[in-house]
Amino acid sequence: MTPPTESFPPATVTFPEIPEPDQDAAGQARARHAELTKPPGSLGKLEELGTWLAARQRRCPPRPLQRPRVVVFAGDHGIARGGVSAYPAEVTAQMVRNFLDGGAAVNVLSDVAGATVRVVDIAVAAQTPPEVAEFKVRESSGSIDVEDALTEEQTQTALTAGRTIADAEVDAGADLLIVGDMGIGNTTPAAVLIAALTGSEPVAVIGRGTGIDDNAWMRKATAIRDGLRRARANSAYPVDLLRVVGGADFAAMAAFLVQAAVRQTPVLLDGVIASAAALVAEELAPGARQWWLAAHRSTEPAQHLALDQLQLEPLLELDMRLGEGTGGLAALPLLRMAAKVLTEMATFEQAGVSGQIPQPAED
Ligand SMILES: O=C(O)c1ccc[n+]([C@@H]2O[C@H](COP(=O)([O-])O)[C@@H](O)[C@H]2O)c1
Ligand SMILES: Cc1cc2nc[nH]c2cc1C
Repeated sequence: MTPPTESFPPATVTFPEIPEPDQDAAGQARARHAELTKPPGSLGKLEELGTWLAARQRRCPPRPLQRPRVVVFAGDHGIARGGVSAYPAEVTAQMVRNFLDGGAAVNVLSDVAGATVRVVDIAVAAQTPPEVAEFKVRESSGSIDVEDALTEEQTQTALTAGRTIADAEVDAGADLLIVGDMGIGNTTPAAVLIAALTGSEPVAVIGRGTGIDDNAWMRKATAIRDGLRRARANSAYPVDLLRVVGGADFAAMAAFLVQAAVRQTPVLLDGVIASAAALVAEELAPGARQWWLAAHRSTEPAQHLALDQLQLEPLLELDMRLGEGTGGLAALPLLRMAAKVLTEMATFEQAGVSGQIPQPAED
């Protein structure tokens, strides 16, 4: 086993300060909700969502979402060769082809939810079409139980890729971003990153991923234990954690998430992989989490730990565990509804509907 190479002083990437969402716009949204033709609070979390969006858009009512965009970060992981997944590693590249051909779940759900999809090969083992390979860092990240996932240079390249992709999407008009992933074996590094950052034990973070049997579960538990051992020497520095036990896709996703926050663009997080990247991203740029929503509760236990630490409550619980950004897409219609409530519902005054009966003052 190659010991983790500690970089000292630690490699640092710096991000600008994260802007605060607009509390005035949030206050206006709350006041407007109180005037709309419904008992106060009766739309429950939809009201909170509308207020959340108004604060991120810095306006009330919020604009309808015009260009929600899913970015699927595809990457292979050496650990997949150790039998920790129910599927062979070739599926990553095969699914990239399927995304491009429009046949994957992310394509179907994005069509219904009104989003477009971009696929980026960050570290797929096989060759992919040139239109998705612009940001390829390497062919597969290293096997994190025995070696570093990346070199320092590759880590920086992947971080820069994530930042550049977020900038390009926002510059092209994206007003909501959804982080998706594709990578056979990637629930193993996700679990290790989350365990390292939440101080959890392997047994608390291991999940069934693509649907592994008990033998694969044993191998995955060993891989997570070994990865975590290597991580613990590095967990003080989030960039080193990405390098030692993450991978190019996780580094790119983390930087993408930070840069989305820097660019004041709201994000819907998908499942355990996006949540692991988010946990690292919040370490890189504290406060970035204010720009993210947890779309759904995945069946992976590690995701619950990550979301708890990020203080993000998932919007949906649909027993989904696919990745690709599909959980984010399932939640997108809720965000659209929440915005439209604030723009289109009539007030009590406009509709001529009587408000609450004033209660007699108690003495
Ligand atoms: O999003 C999730 O929470 C999620 C949970 C389990 C599996 N996945 C997807 O399944 C693949 C990883 O699973 P595994 O078993 O190969 O580690 C990867 O392509 C993920 O997108 C995704
Ligand atoms: C077929 C398949 C599709 C996926 N999409 C995201 N992860 C996946 C894993 C598999 C195995």
